[in-house]
Amino acid sequence: MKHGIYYSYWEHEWSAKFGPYVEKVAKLGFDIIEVAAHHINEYSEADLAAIKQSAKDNGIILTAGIGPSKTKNLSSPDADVRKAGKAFFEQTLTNVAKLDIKTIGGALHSYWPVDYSKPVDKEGDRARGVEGIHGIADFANDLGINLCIEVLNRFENHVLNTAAEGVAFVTEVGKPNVKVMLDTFHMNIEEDSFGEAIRTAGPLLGHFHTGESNRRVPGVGRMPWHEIGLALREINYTGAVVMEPFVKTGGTIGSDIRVWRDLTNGADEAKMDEDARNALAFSRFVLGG
Ligand SMILES: O=C(CO)[C@@H](O)[C@H](O)[C@H](O)CO
Ligand SMILES: [Mn+2]
Repeated sequence: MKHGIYYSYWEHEWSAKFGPYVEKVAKLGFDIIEVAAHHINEYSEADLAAIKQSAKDNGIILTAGIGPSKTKNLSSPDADVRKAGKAFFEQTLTNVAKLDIKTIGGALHSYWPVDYSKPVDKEGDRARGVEGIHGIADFANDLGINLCIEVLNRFENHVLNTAAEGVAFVTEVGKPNVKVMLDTFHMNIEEDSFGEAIRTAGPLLGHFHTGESNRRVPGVGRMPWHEIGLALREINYTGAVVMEPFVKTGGTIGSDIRVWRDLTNGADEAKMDEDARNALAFSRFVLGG
């Protein structure tokens, strides 16, 4: 098991440059940095090459996260949007591969966060989502990338809210590089049992996000970490465990994640780093790796 952190912990915008964080997370002792793929198509070849080299020099693996915008939604009822989504993913995956990234996770099958001022067509969106993911899976596979479909809570997405729904979706897609992704923050809202949800995903679990129920770093709240760690060991999970803390107000990240109060307790960057380091030690101990 390898442990990582989403660099957006320190940032306010998904567009924030992630290059400088490679060395920072290495110094904190992480194995992985997760980067936002939303704006990767704006990086130059030279930028990507430099980040790849920096990852190599620092012994860091990169993974990618993405919440596709409404205009790139693979499950849209509008065929032009689905087409734009496919083109966007092909370009994004091509650039992601330049960083040797083997895992991209998020609401790849839909868009995020969902606009609930419009009527919801869960069945239709799900069917188009299966088709959309099926349509980009081989492209990703040729680049050596796994597509990890994130199960989200009801307030952020309607298509997949439970591990069982994630498994049914991924099974229907039926491609070896399309996997289920779970996140303890979302599970805490939707699942009857953390252990059971992880066992339900079993060998299909491709990526795992962690955070407390208020999205603070693992180890400071009331998440049942021992139960989660036992279940991950039971299914012999050897993939990435990426903590995804969101604690700062402001910017697009603050508003997309609905952070309306300072969850850092006024921490400066040094204290934020220390919190991350402590959360990593806690995660290695309780979850393994
Ligand atoms: O859990 C979430 C959102 O609540 C994320 O994984 C998100 O989809 C991604 O971070 C967007 O970049
Ligand atoms: Mn997540």
